[in-house]
Amino acid sequence: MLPEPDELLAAAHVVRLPLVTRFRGVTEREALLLHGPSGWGEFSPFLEYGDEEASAWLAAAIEAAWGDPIASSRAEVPVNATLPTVPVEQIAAVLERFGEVRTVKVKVADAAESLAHDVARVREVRRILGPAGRIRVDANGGWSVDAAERAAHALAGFDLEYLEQPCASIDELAELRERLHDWQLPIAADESVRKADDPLAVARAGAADLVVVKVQPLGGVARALRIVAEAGLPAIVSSAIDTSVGLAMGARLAAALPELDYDCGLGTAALLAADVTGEPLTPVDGRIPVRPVEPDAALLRAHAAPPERVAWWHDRLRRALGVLRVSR
Ligand SMILES: O=C(O)CCC(=O)c1ccccc1C(=O)O
Ligand SMILES: [Mg+2]
Repeated sequence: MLPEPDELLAAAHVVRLPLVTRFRGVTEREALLLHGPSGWGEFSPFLEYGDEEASAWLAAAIEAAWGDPIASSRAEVPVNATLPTVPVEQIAAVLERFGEVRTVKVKVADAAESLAHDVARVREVRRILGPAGRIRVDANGGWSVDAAERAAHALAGFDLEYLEQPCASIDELAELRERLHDWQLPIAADESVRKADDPLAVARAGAADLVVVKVQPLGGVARALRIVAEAGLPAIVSSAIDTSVGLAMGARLAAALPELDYDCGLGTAALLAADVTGEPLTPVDGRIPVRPVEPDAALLRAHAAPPERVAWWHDRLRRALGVLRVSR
């Protein structure tokens, strides 16, 4: 049962939070937070996403705020630090915000950057983490198969944990996976899961070794759990520069998974210069707790989005709810 639009809008708070560094081309993150009988939920699809895609994110927020509790088998979950495309000299300072972590995800393949810069960033992260640290890179589909193969060679000395979405399409991932077969460099699918019409297609095609799962784009914790079970591959739980409300949704998924062999991309509260709670889910000793997050009224007010942005998010929520109503 979906709540009525007016019930959702009456429970909605739209915030705009500053980021510590530019990420995906933006320096601020907007989110609509919903308060329902089961707690708080976050609806924060990226601004350029259409209503169809945004509707899955809304389903996840409604599940969190109106849905049934989800069985949990962990009190805390291990997280990685996420390194945006910053100059090498800034890496140590950005990573310090995450505290002691054993795993870092390095964003690579930015169209405005060179492979040499990506290699220099990974080298600096390896220097900081030492040999026991784990490093994964995320290309967000930015490489061709040849470029990804070149990058894999250039990064071969850094003992990478996996390549996340090195190429955009499932066919390219499959081709790259074949070329890297003797290398033991696993490929993780992210966009091929969360932006695909069929999130299981990449697993069925044998085009990835791992799946990245995110609660909002996959339409909620329950659906994400089903996708992981059906994919039959180890999963990495991640997020989308969420507020601590959204990160708590991710932690709930991570806590409910039968296996959790990889550190989760849920440490990104460290990239927010402000959050909606005085007790944000910032990593401590490489972990975040699995617990409900209640925004502070004063912080919701202090970071309230401008009125025209509130109106924009309310319209977007109505349209996304309309999509959910016809699809269910
Ligand atoms: O997984 C992480 O470490 C953090 C989340 C992250 O990288 C991300 C954040 C916003 C948008 C896309 C992505 C991504 O994984 O591609
Ligand atoms: Mg990714």
